Amino acid sequence: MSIMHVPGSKSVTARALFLAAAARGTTVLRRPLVSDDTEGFAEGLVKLGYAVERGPEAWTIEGRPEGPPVGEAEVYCRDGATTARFLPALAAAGHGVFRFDASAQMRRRPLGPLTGALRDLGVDLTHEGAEGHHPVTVRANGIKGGRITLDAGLSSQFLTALLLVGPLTAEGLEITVTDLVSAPYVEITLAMMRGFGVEVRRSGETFFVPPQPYTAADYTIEPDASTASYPLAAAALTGNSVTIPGLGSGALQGDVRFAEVLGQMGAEVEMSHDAVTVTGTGSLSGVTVNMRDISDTVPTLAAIAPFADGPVRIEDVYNTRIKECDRLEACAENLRRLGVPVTTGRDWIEIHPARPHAAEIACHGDHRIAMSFSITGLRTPGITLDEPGCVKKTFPGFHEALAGLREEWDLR
Ligand SMILES: O=C(O)C1=C[C@@H](OP(=O)(O)O)[C@@H](O)[C@H](O)C1
Ligand SMILES: C=C(OP(=O)(O)O)C(=O)O
Repeated sequence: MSIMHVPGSKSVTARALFLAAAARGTTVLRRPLVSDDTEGFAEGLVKLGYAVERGPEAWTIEGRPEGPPVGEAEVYCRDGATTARFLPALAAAGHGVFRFDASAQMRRRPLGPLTGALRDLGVDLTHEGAEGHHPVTVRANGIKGGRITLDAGLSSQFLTALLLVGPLTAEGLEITVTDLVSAPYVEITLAMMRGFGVEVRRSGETFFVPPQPYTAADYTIEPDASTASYPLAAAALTGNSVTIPGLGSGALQGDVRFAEVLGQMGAEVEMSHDAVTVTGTGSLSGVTVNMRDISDTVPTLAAIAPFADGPVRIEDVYNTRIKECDRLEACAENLRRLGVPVTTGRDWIEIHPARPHAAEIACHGDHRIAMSFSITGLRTPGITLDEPGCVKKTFPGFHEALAGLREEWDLR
């Protein structure tokens, strides 16, 4: 049995950085994720004038409830959607002119529902190029607050950004959501806001966010559940066993439920409050699964699907088409390169049993495509990645960690 310590959660680290910056006092973040996304987030805060110290064990942030300390800044958000969506909301609560830009990949991803909601709240905001996309300039003069309606059907991050900034507004926010994907991420947001001293009231689809200061915290980041999907899938695929300490039924992240999908396919799953173990049983069965709540793990499942004894159908995941790349197309393209029969529709993919052969994987600059198809490589000699370095977005040490498992499990 192997034990794998996976790096900290990207989603929890990003929220913790926002909350720390917005809080009164000094926050200490223990075991933060150190990766391109979270370093980009921290650097964004530094550009906005916050004091962020990144030590080897912990990050320390001086909070400022009035918004960014500087009156002018240019922030480059890299590929990180949490950075690109949460920081403009934080900036809007301050006073000054703040320009945000992002990578070509992130510029393509939508921002419009969030910037539209901020405009509805009176924020002066201009898109430089295409409406509803980066780059964007916020001429901030505080947010009065009020009542808004939000479509979070393309991304829950729009709602998270507004929830996080709500307590910094003069009168609070009342947000009614008309559609919502990735709902467990909103639960992470609400739980973490509570951890920093703010309670959001919810009635059906409406969230009431009080105008109330956040309090600094000493906060330990849990391991990343989406990252954990790779070793868990690897164990299920190769008939081995792996335990992920620090992630179990008590986790904040919904993606921990990916283990249950492996369980439905025939792997043995043991979950305690703070650990999960998956043991492969030598075979995987086909499954039809709705992954709307846990869509970052769609590529992981797609990449092991050919080895199941029946079709694997993944449903209700339109928004995977607007992630780092169009993930349904990228999965389909790469499965076909491996000789696997696959069909896709607007919001689903169906993968048929096959014996994959060697091929080069087109990563499309997407860490999850790179990591997922590396797992396929445990059972398929000769799989290579055209861009192995893109794993740095969330797990810079991925390839070394996988090599460690290969060795422990004696896989060639
Ligand atoms: O809020 C978050 O931290 C995230 C929310 C999800 O995005 P969507 O809500 O856009 O699906 C998820 O895919 C992303 O990796 C992280
Ligand atoms: C979609 C992802 O990232 P983000 O939206 O935070 O850029 C991801 O990590 O799979």
